[in-house]
Amino acid sequence: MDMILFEEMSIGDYEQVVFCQDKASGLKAIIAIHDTTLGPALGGCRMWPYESEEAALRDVLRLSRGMTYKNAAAGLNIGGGKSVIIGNPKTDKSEALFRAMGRYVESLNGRYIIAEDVGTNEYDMNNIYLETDYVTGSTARAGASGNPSPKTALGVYYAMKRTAKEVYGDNSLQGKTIAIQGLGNVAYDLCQLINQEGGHLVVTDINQEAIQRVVRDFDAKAVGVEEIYGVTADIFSPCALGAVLNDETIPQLKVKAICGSANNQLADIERHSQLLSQLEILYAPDFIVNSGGVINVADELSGYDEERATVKVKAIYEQMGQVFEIAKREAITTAEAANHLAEQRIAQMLNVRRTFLQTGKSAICKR
Ligand SMILES: NC(=O)C1=CN([C@@H]2O[C@H](COP(=O)(O)OP(=O)(O)OC[C@H]3O[C@@H](n4cnc5c(N)ncnc54)[C@H](O)[C@@H]3O)[C@@H](O)[C@H]2O)C=CC1
Ligand SMILES: O=C(O)CCC(=O)C(=O)O
Repeated sequence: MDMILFEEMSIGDYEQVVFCQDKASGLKAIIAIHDTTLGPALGGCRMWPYESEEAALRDVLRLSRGMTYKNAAAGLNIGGGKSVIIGNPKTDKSEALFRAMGRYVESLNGRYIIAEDVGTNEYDMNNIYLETDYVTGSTARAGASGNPSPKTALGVYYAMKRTAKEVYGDNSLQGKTIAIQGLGNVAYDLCQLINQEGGHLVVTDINQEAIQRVVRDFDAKAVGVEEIYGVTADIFSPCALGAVLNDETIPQLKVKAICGSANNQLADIERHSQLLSQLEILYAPDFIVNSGGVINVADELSGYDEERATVKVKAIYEQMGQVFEIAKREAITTAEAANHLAEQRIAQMLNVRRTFLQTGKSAICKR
Protein backbone atom coordinates (compact mmCIF):
# COMPACT_ATOMS: atom_id res chain seq x y z
CA MET A 1 0.00 0.00 0.00
CA ASP A 2 1.69 3.19 -1.10
CA MET A 3 -0.84 5.33 0.71
CA ILE A 4 0.34 7.07 3.88
CA LEU A 5 -2.58 6.79 6.26
CA PHE A 6 -1.88 9.57 8.74
CA GLU A 7 -1.10 11.94 5.89
CA GLU A 8 -4.44 11.07 4.22
CA MET A 9 -6.22 11.50 7.56
CA SER A 10 -4.59 14.85 8.09
CA ILE A 11 -5.36 16.15 4.58
CA GLY A 12 -9.02 15.17 4.84
CA ASP A 13 -9.23 16.07 8.55
CA TYR A 14 -10.40 12.62 9.71
CA GLU A 15 -10.83 11.94 13.42
CA GLN A 16 -10.51 8.18 13.62
CA VAL A 17 -10.10 5.08 11.48
CA VAL A 18 -10.71 1.64 13.00
CA PHE A 19 -9.60 -1.63 11.40
CA CYS A 20 -11.69 -4.61 12.49
CA GLN A 21 -10.68 -8.25 12.07
CA ASP A 22 -12.46 -11.39 13.28
CA LYS A 23 -10.91 -14.57 11.95
CA ALA A 24 -13.71 -16.97 12.93
CA SER A 25 -16.46 -15.08 11.08
CA GLY A 26 -14.15 -13.81 8.31
CA LEU A 27 -14.86 -10.17 9.14
CA LYS A 28 -12.49 -7.64 7.62
CA ALA A 29 -13.91 -4.18 8.05
CA ILE A 30 -12.93 -0.53 8.34
CA ILE A 31 -14.89 2.13 10.22
CA ALA A 32 -14.04 5.75 9.44
CA ILE A 33 -15.23 8.58 11.65
CA HIS A 34 -14.67 11.81 9.77
CA ASP A 35 -16.09 14.57 11.95
CA THR A 36 -18.24 14.60 15.09
CA THR A 37 -18.60 18.36 15.59
CA LEU A 38 -22.37 18.14 15.15
CA GLY A 39 -22.90 14.86 17.01
CA PRO A 40 -22.22 11.12 16.78
CA ALA A 41 -21.05 9.97 13.36
CA LEU A 42 -23.84 8.24 11.41
CA GLY A 43 -23.45 6.49 8.08
CA GLY A 44 -24.11 3.20 6.37
CA CYS A 45 -22.04 0.05 6.09
CA ARG A 46 -21.07 -0.94 2.54
CA MET A 47 -20.26 -4.59 1.81
CA TRP A 48 -18.27 -4.94 -1.39
CA PRO A 49 -15.64 -7.33 -2.84
CA TYR A 50 -12.97 -4.61 -3.03
CA GLU A 51 -10.06 -5.48 -5.31
CA SER A 52 -7.57 -4.37 -2.65
CA GLU A 53 -7.41 -3.20 0.95
CA GLU A 54 -6.34 0.21 -0.30
CA ALA A 55 -9.48 0.46 -2.45
CA ALA A 56 -11.61 -0.32 0.62
CA LEU A 57 -9.78 2.26 2.70
CA ARG A 58 -10.09 4.93 0.03
CA ASP A 59 -13.81 4.22 -0.31
CA VAL A 60 -14.55 4.42 3.41
CA LEU A 61 -12.56 7.64 3.75
CA ARG A 62 -14.36 9.26 0.82
CA LEU A 63 -17.77 8.06 1.92
CA SER A 64 -17.37 9.09 5.58
CA ARG A 65 -16.31 12.60 4.61
CA GLY A 66 -19.34 12.77 2.33
CA MET A 67 -21.55 11.89 5.30
CA THR A 68 -20.21 14.86 7.30
CA TYR A 69 -21.29 17.17 4.47
CA LYS A 70 -24.58 15.37 3.88
CA ASN A 71 -25.61 15.34 7.53
CA ALA A 72 -24.58 18.95 8.08
CA ALA A 73 -26.37 20.27 4.98
CA ALA A 74 -29.50 18.29 5.89
CA GLY A 75 -29.64 20.15 9.20
CA LEU A 76 -29.10 16.98 11.24
CA ASN A 77 -27.34 17.05 14.59
CA ILE A 78 -25.03 14.24 13.64
CA GLY A 79 -21.52 13.93 12.30
CA GLY A 80 -20.06 11.92 9.44
CA GLY A 81 -18.88 8.33 9.42
CA LYS A 82 -19.15 5.22 7.32
CA SER A 83 -17.95 1.62 7.37
CA VAL A 84 -17.00 -0.97 4.78
CA ILE A 85 -16.89 -4.75 5.04
CA ILE A 86 -14.55 -6.39 2.54
CA GLY A 87 -16.50 -9.30 1.08
CA ASN A 88 -19.07 -10.45 -1.42
CA PRO A 89 -22.58 -9.67 -0.18
CA LYS A 90 -23.99 -12.54 -2.24
CA THR A 91 -21.76 -15.26 -0.73
CA ASP A 92 -19.98 -14.03 2.41
CA LYS A 93 -22.79 -12.93 4.73
CA SER A 94 -23.51 -14.68 8.02
CA GLU A 95 -25.06 -13.89 11.39
CA ALA A 96 -21.61 -14.21 12.98
CA LEU A 97 -20.07 -11.71 10.55
CA PHE A 98 -22.60 -8.98 11.34
CA ARG A 99 -22.59 -9.72 15.07
CA ALA A 100 -18.80 -9.39 15.04
CA MET A 101 -19.24 -6.06 13.23
CA GLY A 102 -21.84 -5.03 15.82
CA ARG A 103 -19.35 -5.65 18.63
CA TYR A 104 -16.83 -3.34 16.99
CA VAL A 105 -19.52 -0.66 16.62
CA GLU A 106 -20.43 -1.13 20.31
CA SER A 107 -16.78 -0.73 21.28
CA LEU A 108 -16.89 2.85 19.94
CA ASN A 109 -19.47 3.66 22.60
CA GLY A 110 -21.76 5.76 20.41
CA ARG A 111 -19.14 7.68 18.43
CA TYR A 112 -20.33 5.78 15.33
CA ILE A 113 -23.91 4.70 14.53
CA ILE A 114 -24.22 2.16 11.73
CA ALA A 115 -26.96 1.74 9.08
CA GLU A 116 -27.28 -0.03 5.72
CA ASP A 117 -25.61 0.91 2.44
CA VAL A 118 -24.91 -0.89 -0.84
CA GLY A 119 -24.57 -4.62 -0.10
CA THR A 120 -26.22 -4.56 3.32
CA ASN A 121 -29.88 -4.46 4.37
CA GLU A 122 -32.26 -4.18 7.31
CA TYR A 123 -31.84 -7.89 8.15
CA ASP A 124 -28.07 -7.44 8.48
CA MET A 125 -28.80 -4.50 10.79
CA ASN A 126 -31.01 -6.84 12.86
CA ASN A 127 -27.96 -9.06 13.48
CA ILE A 128 -25.89 -6.00 14.37
CA TYR A 129 -28.62 -4.93 16.82
CA LEU A 130 -28.04 -8.18 18.74
CA GLU A 131 -24.69 -6.69 19.79
CA THR A 132 -25.23 -2.94 19.89
CA ASP A 133 -27.87 -0.24 20.26
CA TYR A 134 -25.84 2.03 17.99
CA VAL A 135 -27.63 0.86 14.85
CA THR A 136 -30.42 2.44 12.79
CA GLY A 137 -32.39 1.11 9.82
CA SER A 138 -33.08 -2.31 11.34
CA THR A 139 -36.52 -3.84 11.81
CA ALA A 140 -35.50 -5.41 15.10
CA ARG A 141 -37.27 -3.22 17.61
CA ALA A 142 -40.21 -0.90 18.05
CA GLY A 143 -39.24 2.50 16.70
CA ALA A 144 -36.78 1.14 14.15
CA SER A 145 -37.17 2.67 10.70
CA GLY A 146 -36.24 -0.31 8.47
CA ASN A 147 -35.01 -0.03 4.89
CA PRO A 148 -34.27 3.67 4.12
CA SER A 149 -34.34 3.28 0.31
CA PRO A 150 -37.99 4.34 -0.22
CA LYS A 151 -37.30 7.60 1.64
CA THR A 152 -34.07 8.13 -0.30
CA ALA A 153 -36.07 7.69 -3.52
CA LEU A 154 -38.69 10.17 -2.31
CA GLY A 155 -35.95 12.70 -1.60
CA VAL A 156 -34.38 12.18 -5.04
CA TYR A 157 -37.82 12.68 -6.61
CA TYR A 158 -38.33 16.02 -4.82
CA ALA A 159 -34.78 17.12 -5.67
CA MET A 160 -35.47 16.19 -9.31
CA LYS A 161 -38.66 18.24 -9.38
CA ARG A 162 -36.77 21.27 -8.03
CA THR A 163 -34.00 20.68 -10.58
CA ALA A 164 -36.59 20.52 -13.38
CA LYS A 165 -38.05 23.82 -12.16
CA GLU A 166 -34.63 25.45 -12.22
CA VAL A 167 -33.83 24.31 -15.75
CA TYR A 168 -37.22 24.08 -17.46
CA GLY A 169 -39.21 26.60 -15.39
CA ASP A 170 -41.75 23.97 -14.27
CA ASN A 171 -41.36 21.32 -11.60
CA SER A 172 -43.54 18.73 -13.30
CA LEU A 173 -41.86 15.59 -14.62
CA GLN A 174 -44.83 14.83 -16.89
CA GLY A 175 -43.60 14.27 -20.43
CA LYS A 176 -39.97 14.62 -19.34
CA THR A 177 -37.44 11.90 -20.21
CA ILE A 178 -35.24 10.73 -17.36
CA ALA A 179 -32.20 8.51 -18.07
CA ILE A 180 -31.49 6.31 -15.07
CA GLN A 181 -28.24 4.41 -14.43
CA GLY A 182 -28.62 1.57 -11.90
CA LEU A 183 -31.98 0.07 -11.01
CA GLY A 184 -31.50 -1.11 -7.43
CA ASN A 185 -33.41 -0.36 -4.24
CA VAL A 186 -33.53 3.41 -4.63
CA ALA A 187 -33.99 3.61 -8.39
CA TYR A 188 -36.89 1.13 -8.52
CA ASP A 189 -38.97 3.35 -6.21
CA LEU A 190 -37.78 6.46 -8.05
CA CYS A 191 -38.90 4.96 -11.39
CA GLN A 192 -42.32 4.32 -9.86
CA LEU A 193 -42.67 7.95 -8.73
CA ILE A 194 -41.56 9.29 -12.13
CA ASN A 195 -43.86 6.89 -13.97
CA GLN A 196 -46.82 7.89 -11.78
CA GLU A 197 -46.24 11.51 -12.76
CA GLY A 198 -46.16 10.70 -16.48
CA GLY A 199 -42.39 10.87 -17.02
CA HIS A 200 -40.61 8.66 -19.57
CA LEU A 201 -37.81 6.36 -18.44
CA VAL A 202 -34.67 5.27 -20.31
CA VAL A 203 -32.73 2.87 -18.11
CA THR A 204 -29.71 0.63 -17.74
CA ASP A 205 -28.16 -1.79 -15.24
CA ILE A 206 -25.53 -4.52 -15.26
CA ASN A 207 -28.22 -6.83 -13.91
CA GLN A 208 -30.72 -8.02 -16.57
CA GLU A 209 -33.40 -8.95 -14.00
CA ALA A 210 -33.36 -5.43 -12.58
CA ILE A 211 -33.85 -4.05 -16.09
CA GLN A 212 -36.68 -6.41 -16.94
CA ARG A 213 -38.57 -5.49 -13.76
CA VAL A 214 -38.51 -1.77 -14.56
CA VAL A 215 -39.31 -2.30 -18.26
CA ARG A 216 -42.29 -4.47 -17.27
CA ASP A 217 -43.58 -2.37 -14.35
CA PHE A 218 -42.99 1.16 -15.62
CA ASP A 219 -42.84 0.91 -19.39
CA ALA A 220 -39.16 1.90 -19.41
CA LYS A 221 -36.90 1.69 -22.46
CA ALA A 222 -33.65 -0.22 -21.82
CA VAL A 223 -30.25 0.76 -23.25
CA GLY A 224 -26.74 -0.72 -22.87
CA VAL A 225 -24.56 0.05 -19.86
CA GLU A 226 -22.24 2.37 -21.81
CA GLU A 227 -25.04 3.88 -23.93
CA ILE A 228 -26.75 5.57 -20.99
CA TYR A 229 -24.37 8.56 -21.02
CA GLY A 230 -25.27 9.50 -24.60
CA VAL A 231 -29.05 9.26 -24.23
CA THR A 232 -30.92 12.41 -25.25
CA ALA A 233 -33.02 13.16 -22.16
CA ASP A 234 -34.09 16.01 -19.90
CA ILE A 235 -32.32 14.72 -16.80
CA PHE A 236 -29.59 12.11 -16.23
CA SER A 237 -29.97 10.28 -12.91
CA PRO A 238 -26.92 8.27 -11.72
CA CYS A 239 -28.23 5.76 -9.18
CA ALA A 240 -25.48 3.09 -9.19
CA LEU A 241 -21.97 3.72 -7.90
CA GLY A 242 -19.64 6.75 -7.64
CA ALA A 243 -17.21 8.62 -9.96
CA VAL A 244 -19.46 8.19 -13.01
CA LEU A 245 -19.15 11.87 -13.96
CA ASN A 246 -15.62 12.03 -15.33
CA ASP A 247 -13.48 13.06 -18.33
CA GLU A 248 -14.85 10.28 -20.51
CA THR A 249 -18.54 10.44 -19.65
CA ILE A 250 -19.26 14.18 -19.31
CA PRO A 251 -18.55 15.00 -22.99
CA GLN A 252 -21.07 12.31 -24.01
CA LEU A 253 -23.98 13.80 -22.02
CA LYS A 254 -27.00 15.12 -23.93
CA VAL A 255 -28.98 16.45 -20.98
CA LYS A 256 -29.44 19.82 -19.31
CA ALA A 257 -29.43 18.48 -15.75
CA ILE A 258 -28.09 15.71 -13.49
CA CYS A 259 -29.91 14.52 -10.39
CA GLY A 260 -29.37 11.05 -8.95
CA SER A 261 -28.91 9.07 -5.74
CA ALA A 262 -25.36 7.74 -6.13
CA ASN A 263 -22.78 8.94 -3.61
CA ASN A 264 -19.67 10.80 -4.88
CA GLN A 265 -20.80 11.11 -8.50
CA LEU A 266 -18.06 13.56 -9.55
CA ALA A 267 -14.68 11.84 -10.07
CA ASP A 268 -12.96 15.16 -9.28
CA ILE A 269 -15.35 17.48 -7.46
CA GLU A 270 -13.75 20.77 -8.41
CA ARG A 271 -12.73 20.04 -11.99
CA HIS A 272 -15.79 18.10 -13.06
CA SER A 273 -18.29 20.47 -11.45
CA GLN A 274 -16.57 23.30 -13.35
CA LEU A 275 -16.75 21.32 -16.59
CA LEU A 276 -20.48 20.66 -16.14
CA SER A 277 -21.06 24.31 -15.42
CA GLN A 278 -19.15 25.33 -18.59
CA LEU A 279 -21.31 22.93 -20.59
CA GLU A 280 -24.41 24.50 -18.98
CA ILE A 281 -25.47 21.20 -17.43
CA LEU A 282 -27.02 21.84 -14.01
CA TYR A 283 -25.59 19.46 -11.41
CA ALA A 284 -27.83 18.78 -8.39
CA PRO A 285 -25.21 17.96 -5.71
CA ASP A 286 -25.41 14.27 -4.78
CA PHE A 287 -25.29 14.63 -1.01
CA ILE A 288 -28.28 17.00 -1.02
CA VAL A 289 -30.22 14.83 -3.49
CA ASN A 290 -29.71 11.55 -1.61
CA SER A 291 -30.04 12.73 1.99
CA GLY A 292 -33.54 11.24 2.40
CA GLY A 293 -32.16 7.92 3.67
CA VAL A 294 -30.06 9.40 6.42
CA ILE A 295 -32.78 11.90 7.34
CA ASN A 296 -35.07 8.90 7.81
CA VAL A 297 -32.69 6.72 9.85
CA ALA A 298 -31.52 9.70 11.95
CA ASP A 299 -35.14 10.32 12.95
CA GLU A 300 -34.86 7.14 15.06
CA LEU A 301 -32.59 9.03 17.43
CA SER A 302 -35.57 11.14 18.53
CA GLY A 303 -38.02 8.18 18.54
CA TYR A 304 -38.94 7.34 14.94
CA ASP A 305 -42.03 9.10 13.57
CA GLU A 306 -42.56 8.30 9.90
CA GLU A 307 -44.81 11.28 9.26
CA ARG A 308 -42.23 13.69 10.67
CA ALA A 309 -39.43 11.98 8.72
CA THR A 310 -41.43 12.25 5.47
CA VAL A 311 -41.97 15.98 5.98
CA LYS A 312 -38.20 16.42 6.49
CA VAL A 313 -37.40 14.35 3.40
CA LYS A 314 -39.77 16.40 1.21
CA ALA A 315 -37.98 19.54 2.44
CA ILE A 316 -35.06 18.50 0.21
CA TYR A 317 -37.03 20.40 -2.46
CA GLU A 318 -36.43 23.71 -0.61
CA GLN A 319 -32.89 22.75 0.34
CA MET A 320 -32.06 22.15 -3.32
CA GLY A 321 -33.55 25.53 -4.20
CA GLN A 322 -31.32 27.15 -1.59
CA VAL A 323 -28.22 25.53 -3.11
CA PHE A 324 -29.17 26.79 -6.58
CA GLU A 325 -29.72 30.30 -5.16
CA ILE A 326 -26.32 30.35 -3.40
CA ALA A 327 -24.59 29.18 -6.58
CA LYS A 328 -26.22 31.94 -8.63
CA ARG A 329 -25.70 34.67 -6.03
CA GLU A 330 -22.04 33.84 -5.42
CA ALA A 331 -21.27 32.84 -9.02
CA ILE A 332 -19.91 29.45 -7.92
CA THR A 333 -20.75 25.90 -8.96
CA THR A 334 -23.63 24.08 -7.31
CA ALA A 335 -21.15 21.59 -5.82
CA GLU A 336 -19.25 24.44 -4.17
CA ALA A 337 -22.52 25.99 -2.97
CA ALA A 338 -23.55 22.73 -1.26
CA ASN A 339 -20.13 22.43 0.36
CA HIS A 340 -20.35 26.01 1.64
CA LEU A 341 -23.75 25.31 3.16
CA ALA A 342 -22.39 22.32 5.09
CA GLU A 343 -19.10 23.94 6.10
CA GLN A 344 -20.80 27.11 7.32
CA ARG A 345 -23.18 25.15 9.53
CA ILE A 346 -20.34 23.13 11.09
CA ALA A 347 -18.31 26.32 11.73
CA GLN A 348 -21.32 28.08 13.26
CA MET A 349 -22.14 25.15 15.57
CA LEU A 350 -18.52 24.88 16.64
CA ASN A 351 -18.75 28.50 17.70
CA VAL A 352 -22.04 27.97 19.57
CA ARG A 353 -20.39 25.18 21.56
CA ARG A 354 -17.83 27.57 23.02
CA THR A 355 -20.31 28.34 25.80
CA PHE A 356 -19.78 25.96 28.72
CA LEU A 357 -22.69 23.71 29.69
CA GLN A 358 -22.67 21.41 32.73
CA THR A 359 -24.33 18.54 30.82
CA GLY A 360 -24.02 17.64 27.16
CA LYS A 361 -27.21 17.44 25.09
CA SER A 362 -26.56 15.45 21.95
CA ALA A 363 -28.89 13.70 19.52
CA ILE A 364 -28.18 10.37 21.15
CA CYS A 365 -29.25 11.54 24.63
CA LYS A 366 -32.84 11.78 23.41
CA ARG A 367 -33.23 8.09 22.56
N1 LIG B 1 -30.24 2.98 -0.31
C1 LIG B 1 -30.20 4.20 0.21
O1 LIG B 1 -31.05 4.56 1.03
C2 LIG B 1 -29.15 5.17 -0.23
C3 LIG B 1 -28.37 4.93 -1.33
N2 LIG B 1 -27.45 5.86 -1.74
C4 LIG B 1 -26.63 5.61 -2.90
O2 LIG B 1 -27.45 5.39 -4.05
C5 LIG B 1 -26.86 4.42 -4.91
C6 LIG B 1 -27.82 3.26 -5.12
O3 LIG B 1 -28.17 2.69 -3.87
P1 LIG B 1 -29.09 1.39 -3.79
O4 LIG B 1 -30.21 1.49 -4.75
O5 LIG B 1 -29.39 1.20 -2.35
O6 LIG B 1 -28.07 0.28 -4.25
P2 LIG B 1 -28.37 -1.13 -4.95
O7 LIG B 1 -27.14 -1.95 -4.73
O8 LIG B 1 -29.69 -1.67 -4.55
O9 LIG B 1 -28.47 -0.72 -6.50
C7 LIG B 1 -27.40 -0.38 -7.30
C8 LIG B 1 -27.72 -0.87 -8.71
O10 LIG B 1 -26.72 -0.38 -9.58
C9 LIG B 1 -26.38 -1.42 -10.50
N3 LIG B 1 -25.07 -1.15 -11.06
C10 LIG B 1 -23.84 -1.35 -10.50
N4 LIG B 1 -22.87 -0.97 -11.35
C11 LIG B 1 -23.49 -0.51 -12.46
C12 LIG B 1 -23.03 0.03 -13.69
N5 LIG B 1 -21.73 0.18 -13.97
N6 LIG B 1 -23.95 0.42 -14.60
C13 LIG B 1 -25.26 0.28 -14.36
N7 LIG B 1 -25.76 -0.23 -13.22
C14 LIG B 1 -24.88 -0.62 -12.29
C15 LIG B 1 -26.48 -2.68 -9.67
O11 LIG B 1 -26.62 -3.82 -10.49
C16 LIG B 1 -27.72 -2.39 -8.83
O12 LIG B 1 -28.90 -2.82 -9.46
C17 LIG B 1 -25.54 4.01 -4.22
O13 LIG B 1 -24.51 4.82 -4.72
C18 LIG B 1 -25.77 4.36 -2.77
O14 LIG B 1 -24.59 4.64 -2.05
C19 LIG B 1 -27.28 7.05 -1.09
C20 LIG B 1 -28.04 7.33 0.01
C21 LIG B 1 -28.99 6.40 0.58
O1 LIG C 1 -29.28 5.72 4.28
C1 LIG C 1 -28.63 5.09 5.11
O2 LIG C 1 -28.83 3.91 5.38
C2 LIG C 1 -27.57 5.75 5.93
C3 LIG C 1 -26.96 6.92 5.32
C4 LIG C 1 -25.89 6.64 4.34
O3 LIG C 1 -25.03 5.82 4.55
C5 LIG C 1 -25.90 7.41 3.11
O4 LIG C 1 -26.71 8.35 3.00
O5 LIG C 1 -25.10 7.13 2.22
